Amino acid sequence: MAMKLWMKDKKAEAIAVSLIIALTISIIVARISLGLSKTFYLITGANGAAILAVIAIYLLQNRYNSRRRLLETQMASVSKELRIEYSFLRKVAGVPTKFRHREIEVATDGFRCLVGKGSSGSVFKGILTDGTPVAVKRIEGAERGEKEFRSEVAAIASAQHVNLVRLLGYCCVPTGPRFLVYDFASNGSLDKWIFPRRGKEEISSRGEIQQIGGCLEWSLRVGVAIDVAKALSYLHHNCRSRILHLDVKPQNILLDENYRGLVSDFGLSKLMGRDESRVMSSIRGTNGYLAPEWLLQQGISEKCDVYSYGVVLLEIVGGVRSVRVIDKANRNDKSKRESGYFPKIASERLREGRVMEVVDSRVVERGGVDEREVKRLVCVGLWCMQEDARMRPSMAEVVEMLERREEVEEPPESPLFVVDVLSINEENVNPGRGRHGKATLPATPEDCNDASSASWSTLISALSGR
Ligand SMILES: Nc1ncnc2c1ncn2[C@@H]1O[C@H](COP(=O)(O)OP(=O)(O)OP(=O)(O)O)[C@@H](O)[C@H]1O
Repeated sequence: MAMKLWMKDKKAEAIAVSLIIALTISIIVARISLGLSKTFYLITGANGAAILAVIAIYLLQNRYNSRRRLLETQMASVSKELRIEYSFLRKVAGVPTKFRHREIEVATDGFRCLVGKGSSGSVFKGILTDGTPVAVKRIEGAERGEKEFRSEVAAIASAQHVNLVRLLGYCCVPTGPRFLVYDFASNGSLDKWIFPRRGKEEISSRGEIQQIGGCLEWSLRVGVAIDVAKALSYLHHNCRSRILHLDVKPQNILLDENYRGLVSDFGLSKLMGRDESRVMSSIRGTNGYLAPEWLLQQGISEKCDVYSYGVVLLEIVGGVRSVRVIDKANRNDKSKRESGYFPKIASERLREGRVMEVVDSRVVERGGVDEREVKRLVCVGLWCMQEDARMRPSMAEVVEMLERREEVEEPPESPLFVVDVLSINEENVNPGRGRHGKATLPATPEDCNDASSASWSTLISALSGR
């Protein structure tokens, strides 16, 4: 730009000089051909005025240009400073970068390597130009995609923790899908390491879903449980606004190259003011991990994450999924609904003094499982799953208990789980809402009015698996 201005200046200068020379020559020619006549004086006067005007315009233009040049140099140095500051901030505070679609395509080699699929889109492996391995999540579906995209960026931008997956950047294509770019967790998600594999993984047309997984050994399971507890404790207690994750499950816990747990997927997360005790939210999340108060639409709080964490903790210990599919015919059969519900079995074995029976048999075979540690984990899991949200510990307390800084008592015997969750003590769940204490939902949908019927069927269908 400065160069352009300089060129312009030179051109103007040449024009001005040529004009002055032409005018001077015309005065000389007039003097020779007209002598000291009246016409000569007229021409000389006019030319003299023109020369003065050219000089004045040239000087003014020059002054204007030099001021402009000064401003432009100042602006260039300010924008350079800003660029340096921005790139510094990005490194320090982890501000996500805005990628161009072309960069995403190059990084993923045209979306060649699919590593996973969720309900909102697909995840591909990629490598940035500086060699950083990344996971690129392509969010599909206009409205939901936009919502999920915003929640994710808002939550992650305000949270930085070693046990949270790092959002490196994003990319928005007008009227197209959105992309989120994360650090790549080389060992994939926890579900592949605690649950026995269920048949073949899906193969994509161009690449393959990586066949990562196996049976995670006991000490690493305990480590991951603590990592996740720390990440949730940070979200709940150490951020400016409380961040509720609201979709804690093994698929959303990733493992890095050292099998450290990283909480991911903030697509359903919600920010909650420090002065709020609960907020209303429509039921989303994943069946089997949803707290009863959320299923009954009585408002949610960070204790919903604590509940989901309890379910995950028991799954980590047992290598068994908590959610079961109950067919329609058996929906109202109490014994069928109760049988095989893993948290219920874990609770019974704990009380019978047979807690080691709860542990994943593949892990027990390898040895190195400490019974006291198993008991600690099962007790913490059951405390987190207490029906009454107020009975659940905070995630900060969970960390204390798991790291053995706080003693863990056996949780109170509770008939809850699956069926008994239908009978909620309203006073406990929503203090001050009624004097009667128990607001019991009807035993069957036939017995109930419209409002409770809705809650009943929501609950039953949610408890029965997707
Ligand atoms: N940063 C990452 N590094 C490595 N693998 C990842 C990463 N993020 C996601 N994945 C893989 O992609 C899978 C799909 O992730 P995604 O978050 O889209 O869906 P989900 O959590 O499984 O399901 P949903 O979105 O329905 O809750 C994960 O289960 C995991 O195996």
